[in-house]
Amino acid sequence: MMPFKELVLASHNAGKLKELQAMLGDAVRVRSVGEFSDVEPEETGLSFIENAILKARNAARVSGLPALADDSGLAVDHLGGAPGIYSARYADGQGDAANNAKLLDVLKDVPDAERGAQFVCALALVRHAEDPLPIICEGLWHGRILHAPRGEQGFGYDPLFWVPERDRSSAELTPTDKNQLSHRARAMALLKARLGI
Ligand SMILES: O=P(O)(O)OP(=O)(O)OP(=O)(O)OC[C@H]1O[C@@H](n2cnc3c(O)ncnc32)[C@H](O)[C@@H]1O
Ligand SMILES: [Mg+2]
Repeated sequence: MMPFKELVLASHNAGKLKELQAMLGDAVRVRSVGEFSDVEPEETGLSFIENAILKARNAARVSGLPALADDSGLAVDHLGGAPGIYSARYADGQGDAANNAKLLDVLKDVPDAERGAQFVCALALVRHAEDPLPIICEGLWHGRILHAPRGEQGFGYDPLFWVPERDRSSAELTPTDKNQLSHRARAMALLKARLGI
């Protein structure tokens, strides 16, 4: 059974919020941290998990509600796991299009066989801002980086992420399909099982 009726989602990313909301369904009343504060906490952790906890604590503090945060990113094999936790800031904060352009440029001479990558998602749930035992769930999604963007759905690096099990880019998947396959979907399935919802 869900241990609480209301939950704040600790993300300022509209794409993520939409996906998390769809995955949670009506198990719980969901609010967004943007209703309480526009200030985004600095993501100073060295891991997805630390950053997810940091964002969840911040959202719980400003809202007074239990909070769920998602820290995610793209880990490219050829780049030793970069951009990883720095995925959102890869092109120095210039946004998704610049991040994607930089990634394509960095990988321009890298052959298909060496373009393996995974999306990573860490979810952190805190019951209150000082919760000493956050619930952490992780998910990975394996794929390959394309040579040019494909598709209009999703957000972020989706147009560059080839999904072998569907023979399409992540941005060519329907939202329903992405929400069953993705790193976020896998982490959320674990979280739901953990919460018994
Ligand atoms: O921190 P919040 O406020 O949640 O929003 P954010 O966009 O800054 O989120 P992160 O710090 O977790 O950075 C995630 C990065 O990884 C990318 N990313 C994460 N999940 C993705 C997905 O499902 N599809 C495409 N890109 C994704 C996203 O575009 C960002 O560049
Ligand atoms: Mg962020």
